[in-house]
Amino acid sequence: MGKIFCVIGKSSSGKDTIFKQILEKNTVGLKTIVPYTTRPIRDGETNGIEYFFINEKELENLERDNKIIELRAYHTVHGIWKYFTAHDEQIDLVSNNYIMIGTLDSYMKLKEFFGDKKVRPIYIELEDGIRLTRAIEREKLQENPKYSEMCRRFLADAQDFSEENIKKAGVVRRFENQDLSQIVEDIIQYIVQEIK
Ligand SMILES: Nc1ncnc2c1ncn2[C@@H]1O[C@H](COP(=O)(O)OP(=O)(O)OP(=O)(O)O)[C@@H](O)[C@H]1O
Repeated sequence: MGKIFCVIGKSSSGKDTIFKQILEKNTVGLKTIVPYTTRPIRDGETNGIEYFFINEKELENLERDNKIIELRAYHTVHGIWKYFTAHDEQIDLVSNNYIMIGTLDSYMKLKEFFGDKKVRPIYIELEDGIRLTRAIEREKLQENPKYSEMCRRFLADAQDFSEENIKKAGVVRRFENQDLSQIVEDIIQYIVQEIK
């Protein structure tokens, strides 16, 4: 039976970067569960790769069909952005192992939906100063940098990922994102052990 590996961590901790590298080196045949969002697409993103980018009307249709496993709504400076995982035809735990990017909350909802044994966290950690510097550098590269939203997320993360919440979610192992090739190697080793 397959497992779902859920990559979680604060904003700019390196989730997207690590996720892409793991998939590039994909020696264990992991599949992806592409999440959905109603936020606007960013420069460099592709629909169906980082997210399925959909509108409110399409989300309503999925809700009506009871397809939503978990949904988060963020009150941003640009309005409400929703991020969610849908129980669509992507997911087949009889045949496959999956890797996806999530939050502590979505990780817990996945566990509720599929059962504790089928869902594993991959928690990415990084010292706040380095993380904020990386966030600023990333934002600068955008055509219209959204620094206030970046700051809002940085502050919100401090609460969302409090030690209490991390413990409540049952996250024990942490992966430090200083050196990219090292963290990717450590995570792949962990996944190989978990799916043995
Ligand atoms: N090990 C690393 N060394 C140097 N830079 C890194 C490293 N990992 C990631 N970065 C850079 O840090 C920035 C944030 O990384 P990334 O976008 O992957 O974070 P994220 O956790 O997915 O963020 P968000 O949740 O906000 O989307 C990116 O510009 C990325 O290139």
